[in-house]
Amino acid sequence: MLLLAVAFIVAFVLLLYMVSPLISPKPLKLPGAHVVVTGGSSGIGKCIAIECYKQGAFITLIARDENKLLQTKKEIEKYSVNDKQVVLCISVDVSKDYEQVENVLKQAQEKLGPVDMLVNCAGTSVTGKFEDIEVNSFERLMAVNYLGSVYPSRAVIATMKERRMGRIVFVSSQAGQLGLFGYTAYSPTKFALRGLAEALQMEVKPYNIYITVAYPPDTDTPGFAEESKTKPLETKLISETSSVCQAEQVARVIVKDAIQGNFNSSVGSDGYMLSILTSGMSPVTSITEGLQQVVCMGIFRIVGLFYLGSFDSIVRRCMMQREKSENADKTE
Ligand SMILES: NC(=O)C1=CN([C@@H]2O[C@H](COP(=O)(O)OP(=O)(O)OC[C@H]3O[C@@H](n4cnc5c(N)ncnc54)[C@H](OP(=O)(O)O)[C@@H]3O)[C@@H](O)[C@H]2O)C=CC1
Ligand SMILES: CCCCCCCCCCCCCCCC(=O)[C@@H](N)CO
Repeated sequence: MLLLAVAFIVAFVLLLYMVSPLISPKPLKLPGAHVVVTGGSSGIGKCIAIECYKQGAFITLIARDENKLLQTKKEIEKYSVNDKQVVLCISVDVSKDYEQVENVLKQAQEKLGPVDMLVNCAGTSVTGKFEDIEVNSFERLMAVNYLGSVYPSRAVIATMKERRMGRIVFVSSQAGQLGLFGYTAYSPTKFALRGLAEALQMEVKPYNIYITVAYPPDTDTPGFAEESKTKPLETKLISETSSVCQAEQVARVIVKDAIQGNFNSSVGSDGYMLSILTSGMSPVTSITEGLQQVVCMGIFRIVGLFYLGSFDSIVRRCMMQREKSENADKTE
C-alpha cells in the first residue's frame, strides 16, 4: 500500500517534470517593448507604467481624463533610462464602444509598434449592501471592469497571435477570489476576469502568449480613498484583516509576474494563501507552483475556515449593534 503511494507520487512528479518545458514561458524583454496600460493615469496602473518605463519600455497610457493623463506622462518621463523612450497618452472610455477602442489601439501601434504587453488596469468600485446599491451600478461596474478589459484585449490579440508573442494582464482583486460583505456589485466583475483569463490562456498558449491575473489586496490609491468614503462598516472591519499595500509594491509584483508569464500574481501572505486555495483548474506555470498547490490547499482551507468564522461574527456584531441603536432611537 505504502509502496503504491510512493510510486504514485514519484510518477506524478516525473510527469510534472516531463511537461515542464511546455509550461515555463520565456521571460519578456521590457527594454524597447511597447506596453499599454489602461487606467495608467492613476494608482496601480500609474505605478505599473512607471515600473515598465524604468525598465526601458515605451508606454501608452489609456484613461478618460486628459489632464490627469498629461500630468502622469510628465511624472513618468522623469524616470527615463534612454532618450528614445516615449510616453503616449490616449483619452478614451474603455467600456463604451469597441470600435473606438480598436481605433485608438491601432493608432498607438502605428506610433510605437505592435503591443508587446497589455495591462488592463482601468477599473472602479462601488460598495454597499445589495439592496442599497443602485441597479445601474451593477451594469456600470460590469461594463468598466469586465468589458473594459475585454475590448482592449480583443483589439490586440490578432497581432499578438501573428507575432507569436505577447502578454496580457488582467487586474482582478482579492475580492475576485472570495466574495465579501459589501462587494456584491464589484466582486462578480473581478471573478469574471478570471473566467475570461482561463479560457483565453488555453486558446493563446500555443502562440506563445501568456496571460496574468493579478489579485491585489486593498492598495493605497486615489480609487481606494474614494471607495473608503462610502464603505459599510462590515466591509471595513473585514478588510482590516489584511493591511493596506503601497501601489508601488503591488505594481512591482505584477510587472515581475507578467514578464515571467505567470498566470497568477498575488501580494503578501494572505494573497499567497488565497491564490493557492482558489487555484482550482487554472493553468500552472511552474512545477514548484503546482507542487505548492497540491501540498498546501487542504491546510489553507483550514486557515480559511477560521477567517470565514471571524468574518461571520463581524457581520453578526454589526447587525446587532445597528438594531440596538435603532431601538434606542425609537424609544427616545
Ligand atoms: N486600490 C485597491 O484597493 C485595489 C484596486 N484593484 C483594482 O486595480 C485597478 C486600479 O485601481 P486603483 O489604482 O485603485 O484605481 P484609481 O481609481 O486610482 O485609477 C483608476 C484608473 O482607471 C481609469 N479609468 C476608470 N474608468 C475608466 C474608463 N471607463 N475608461 C478608461 N479608463 C478608466 C482612471 O482614469 P479616468 O477616471 O480619467 O478614466 C484611472 O486612470 C482597478 O481595476 C481596481 O479594481 C484591485 C484590488 C485592490
Ligand atoms: C487562507 C485564506 C486567507 C484569507 C484572507 C482574506 C483576507 C480578506 C481581505 C480582503 C480585502 C478585500 C480586497 C478588495 C480590494 C479591492 O479590490 C478594492 N479596494 C478596490 O478598490
